[in-house]
Amino acid sequence: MPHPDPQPLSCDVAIIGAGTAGMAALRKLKDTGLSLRIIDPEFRGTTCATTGCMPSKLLIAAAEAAHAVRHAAVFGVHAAPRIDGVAVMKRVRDMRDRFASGTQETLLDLSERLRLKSRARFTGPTQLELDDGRRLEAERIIIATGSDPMLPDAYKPLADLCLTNETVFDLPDLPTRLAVIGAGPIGVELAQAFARLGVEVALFDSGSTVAGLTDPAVSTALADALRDEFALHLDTTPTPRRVGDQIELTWGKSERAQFDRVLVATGRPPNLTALNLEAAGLALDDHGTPLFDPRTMQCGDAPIFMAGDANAARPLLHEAGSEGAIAGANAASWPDLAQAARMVPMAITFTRPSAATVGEVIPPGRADTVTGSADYSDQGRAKTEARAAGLVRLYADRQDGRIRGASLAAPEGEHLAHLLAWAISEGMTASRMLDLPFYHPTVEEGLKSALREICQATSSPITWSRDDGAPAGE
Ligand SMILES: Cc1cc2nc3c(=O)[nH]c(=O)nc-3n(C[C@H](O)[C@H](O)[C@H](O)COP(=O)(O)OP(=O)(O)OC[C@H]3O[C@@H](n4cnc5c(N)ncnc54)[C@H](O)[C@@H]3O)c2cc1C
Ligand SMILES: NC(=O)c1ccc[n+]([C@@H]2O[C@H](COP(=O)([O-])OP(=O)(O)OC[C@H]3O[C@@H](n4cnc5c(N)ncnc54)[C@H](O)[C@@H]3O)[C@@H](O)[C@H]2O)c1
Repeated sequence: MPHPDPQPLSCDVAIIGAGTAGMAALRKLKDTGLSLRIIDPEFRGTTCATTGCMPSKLLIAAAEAAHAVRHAAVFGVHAAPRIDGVAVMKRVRDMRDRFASGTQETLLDLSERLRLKSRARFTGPTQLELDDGRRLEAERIIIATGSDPMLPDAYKPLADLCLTNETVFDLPDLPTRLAVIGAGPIGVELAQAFARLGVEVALFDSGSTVAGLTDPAVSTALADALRDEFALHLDTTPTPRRVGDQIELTWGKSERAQFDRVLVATGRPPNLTALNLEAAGLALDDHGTPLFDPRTMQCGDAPIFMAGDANAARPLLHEAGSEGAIAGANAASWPDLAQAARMVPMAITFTRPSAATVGEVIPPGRADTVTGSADYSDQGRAKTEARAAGLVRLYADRQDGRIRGASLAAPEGEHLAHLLAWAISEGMTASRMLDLPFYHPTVEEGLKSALREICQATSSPITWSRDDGAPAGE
C-alpha cells in the first residue's frame, strides 16, 4: 500500500539488511554523528541465529548424544538410545528461539527513526524505494541482504514436500526417511545429524566431493567416514517425482526410493534479485553480483559497499561480521577509505570427523609447493576414543616450508583448523611449528607427521633439542 508521505526520506548512510553484516556495519557507524537508516522487511534476527549456524549445531548436538550412546558398546558400556523426535525438535526450537531473541532484542533497541521495516530496491545510484512506496535518498549505501536457499527447477513443483534450512528446524518430529540433495556444508551436516538420530537418510550430490573440500584425498576420507553412517551418492543427480504424499527419487541405471521429505541444500545464492541493481549503475559479474574490492568492500568507485553473504565471497558468519565492520567504517570515512587486511580464509563443516579448509588449498603438482599428510585413521588419541578417521593435508612453500594452507577431515578438526589458521596468519614454517609444544596424547600432535614431512621435503631443520621420534600413538 503506498505510504501517505510523498516527501523522500534522507540520510547519510542507509544499510540494507539487519543481519550479521548489517548490524556490524551499524555498530561502526552509530557514534559517528552521521544520520543513519537500517532497512529490513522483517527484523526477525540474524540468519545465523534463526535458521543457520545455531539451530544446525543444536541438531548436531542431539545427534552426538545419540551416537555416543549407540556406540558405547565399543568401550564395554552397553546402552541403546531411545530417541524422542518431538523432544529433539522442541529443544532445537526452544534453544534456537533463545539465541534468536538475543539478536531480536538488539534490533528492538534501535530507535524508531533508525529502523525502516520494509524491503528496499534501487531506483538510482543513491536512491532507494521501499516496498510501501516511500523513497529514501542516501549519500552512502551498504548492501547486506544475505543469501537465500534455492530450489532447482526439478524440485519446484514438489516444493510442499521439500525442506530447506528455512523450514527444516520447524519440523514437529523427525521424519522416517529423508533424502538430502547437495553435499555442501548444509547437506552433510544435517544428513549426518538426522542419520545419527535414527532417520533413514540418503544424500545426493551432482559433484564428486563433499563439504566443499577441493582436495580429492581429503574429501574421499570424509566421504568414506560418512558412508559408514548413511547412503551417500556422489556424481548423482536424481530425478524427483511425487507419489502420493511422498517423493520418489530415481537415479543411476534403475535405482529408486521413496522419501517422506527432501531437504534441498543445493546452495544459497546472494539475495540480490529484489534490489534492482541495474538502477544502481554498478558493474556486475556473470552472476549479477556487483564487483567490489574485498579490502574496502566498496563497489567500483560508487558510495556503495557490500558485506556478508550478499557478495558471495566468503559466506560465513565471522566473515559477515568482519565485512560489515569494514563496510561500516569505510562508509563512515567515505570518500577516504582504509584497506583492511583480511583474515586467513577458514571454513569448517561440523560433521564428525569435522572438515575444514584453511588458507590456500593448492592443487597437487605445483612446483612451488610441498604437501605433508597426517593419517587420522591411525592416530593415537583418536583411537583411544574409537573415532580414528580422516586425513590432514598441509600445503607449504617449497622454498622455506612456510605453511600456506590446509585441507582436513579429522576428529577435533574444528580446533586443528584454528591452530593452523593462526599459524598461517603468523607466517609460521613447519620447522617453527615443530619447535612449539605439542601435548601427548592429543589430536593436535597428529599434525607432527605432516610437519616433519614438509621439513624433510624442504630440507628445513628440526631444532636439535626436540625429539623427532614419535611417541606411542602419536
Ligand atoms: C543451515 C546453515 C548453517 C550455517 N552454519 C554456519 C556455521 O556453522 N558457521 C558459519 O560461519 N556460518 C554458517 N552459516 C552461514 C552464516 O549463517 C551466514 O554466512 C551469515 O548468517 C550471513 O550473514 P549476513 O548478514 O550476510 O546475512 P543475514 O543474517 O541473512 O542478513 C540479511 C538480512 O537482509 C535482509 N534483506 C534481504 N533483502 C532485503 C531487501 N531487499 N531490503 C531490506 N532487507 C533485506 C534479510 O531480511 C536479512 O535480515 C550457516 C548458514 C546456514 C543456512
Ligand atoms: N559450518 C559452516 O560454516 C556452514 C554450515 C552450513 C552452511 N554454511 C554456509 O552456507 C553456504 C551454503 O551452503 P550449501 O551447503 O547450501 O551450499 P554449497 O553451495 O556449499 O553446496 C551445494 C552443493 O549442492 C550440490 N548441488 C547443486 N545443485 C545440485 C543438484 N541439482 N543436485 C544435486 N546436487 C546439487 C553442489 O554440487 C554442492 O556440493 C555455504 O557456502 C557455507 O558458507 C556454512
